[in-house]
Amino acid sequence: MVPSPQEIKQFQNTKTVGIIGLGDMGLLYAQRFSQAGWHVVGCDREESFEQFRDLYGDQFDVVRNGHYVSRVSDYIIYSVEAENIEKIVSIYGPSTKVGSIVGGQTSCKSPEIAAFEKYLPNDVEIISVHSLHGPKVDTTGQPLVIIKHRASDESLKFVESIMSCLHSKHVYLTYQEHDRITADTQAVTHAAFLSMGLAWHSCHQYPWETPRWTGGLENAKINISLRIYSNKYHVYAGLAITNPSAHSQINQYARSCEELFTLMIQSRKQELIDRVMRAKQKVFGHLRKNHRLLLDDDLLEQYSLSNYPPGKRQPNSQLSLLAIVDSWSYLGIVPYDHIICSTPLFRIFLGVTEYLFCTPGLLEESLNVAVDNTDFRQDDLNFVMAAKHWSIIVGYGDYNLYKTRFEETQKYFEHMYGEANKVGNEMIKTILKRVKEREGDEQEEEEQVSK
Ligand SMILES: NC(=O)C1=CN([C@@H]2O[C@H](COP(=O)(O)OP(=O)(O)OC[C@H]3O[C@@H](n4cnc5c(N)ncnc54)[C@H](OP(=O)(O)O)[C@@H]3O)[C@@H](O)[C@H]2O)C=CC1
Ligand SMILES: O=C(O)C(=O)Cc1ccc(O)cc1
Repeated sequence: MVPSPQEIKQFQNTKTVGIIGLGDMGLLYAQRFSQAGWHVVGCDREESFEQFRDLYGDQFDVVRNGHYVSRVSDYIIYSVEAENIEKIVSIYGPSTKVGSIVGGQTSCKSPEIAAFEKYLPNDVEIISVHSLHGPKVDTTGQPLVIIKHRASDESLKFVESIMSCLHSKHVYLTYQEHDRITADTQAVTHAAFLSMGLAWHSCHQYPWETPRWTGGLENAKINISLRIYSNKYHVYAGLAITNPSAHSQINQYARSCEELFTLMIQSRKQELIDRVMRAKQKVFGHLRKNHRLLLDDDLLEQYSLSNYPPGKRQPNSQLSLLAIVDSWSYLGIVPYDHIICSTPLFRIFLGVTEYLFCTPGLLEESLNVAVDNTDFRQDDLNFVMAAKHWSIIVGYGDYNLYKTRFEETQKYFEHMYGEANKVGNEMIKTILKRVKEREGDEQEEEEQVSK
């Protein structure tokens, strides 16, 4: 039940919200909460205190460190790098005010909850959150996971009151459910787009500079890949490395890439077709014949980074998309089951994949090209190696190697981020609008049927 405006006002009159970590997400929360009328106290690293106080001290209270946040706040959110959550909670956790509630924004909840259980005093309650979108996306209507781990119903109402100003869609899960779902959705989505970027880098290509990557599907791949590389490495490293379920998903993705590619280069066309069609049946078989597609090529055509006039599309094997459906099929994942708990990037990845698999003739065209045309073999080979590379780094849990590889490719694409983010933001806005319209249409249809 959404708390009433009176209930929210009552909480606002007596309670304080604390944020530890004023990076992209922490700052978003601190600004939105304080604009909505909450008393907010925040901090970043102690050595940055003066800088943050000068920048944001007129918007909310900036204090020296997490001890000062913890002592005065009734709900404290740790919005820090996943890799450091245990260390940071171990420092500030014991200072938490008696009877208050603590949560975190990290993308994988098992280590976060373990740190809370280990270091928070027993009288402190635990309700964690996770906004399933990046800091530049409009929070309205996006999923916001709320995990009531150790707390009363009244405390949940307080946290819901704070979050209500984001106008997000609250999704209630346990931390185990959260980690299983986000491994299926976020981790493997990032692995695919990270591999595209690394493969282009390895082949010394800027994909918008050649007519080989034209058309809507390619625009979406390029824009999302650059969007990920324009971000901080730790967001992607943290959510993949700290989530054990993510390792097997990313590993399966790399294996699917390699096995499908092997069928292509060995010209085992019928085996390739049989395998992909079996996967298609498992992942998309439940869709109605006249099912409306999430996305289409025409819609995505306009979001190009290239100066080339939209010419004739040059078909390729679409290995990255064949492999995700193959992985979903192997792992028994039906991606539509996760839509209520999905990020914008996952919805776009699903939309693009659905377009390839459910548009008459398109999948067949890709399978033909995959075996009969060698023009993209080097790109596909580099893609297979890139997927393997990310899978190995994540499997070993090597943050340093992750950072090095990520930042090398990040640097390669650096000059394009301004343009890519501008075009990407418009693309994402249009896609999300389309997804919302389709959800509305489907709800209407269901209501008609049940009448
Ligand atoms: N960005 C995204 O799209 C999303 C991220 N998340 C998750 O939210 C969390 C925060 O991410 P994001 O805001 O993007 O990352 P940022 O790196 O922008 O923010 C983290 C902030 O915490 C600061 N910090 C580090 N140690 C301390 C400390 N001891 N005390 C106070 N502050 C400290 C960091 O400082 P410094 O930089 O100096 O280390 C940094 O400013 C991560 O766990 C991420 O996985 C969740 C949803 C979306
Ligand atoms: O949409 C995506 O997948 C993003 O890349 C943004 C993102 C990153 C980390 C999260 O925990 C949630 C969202």
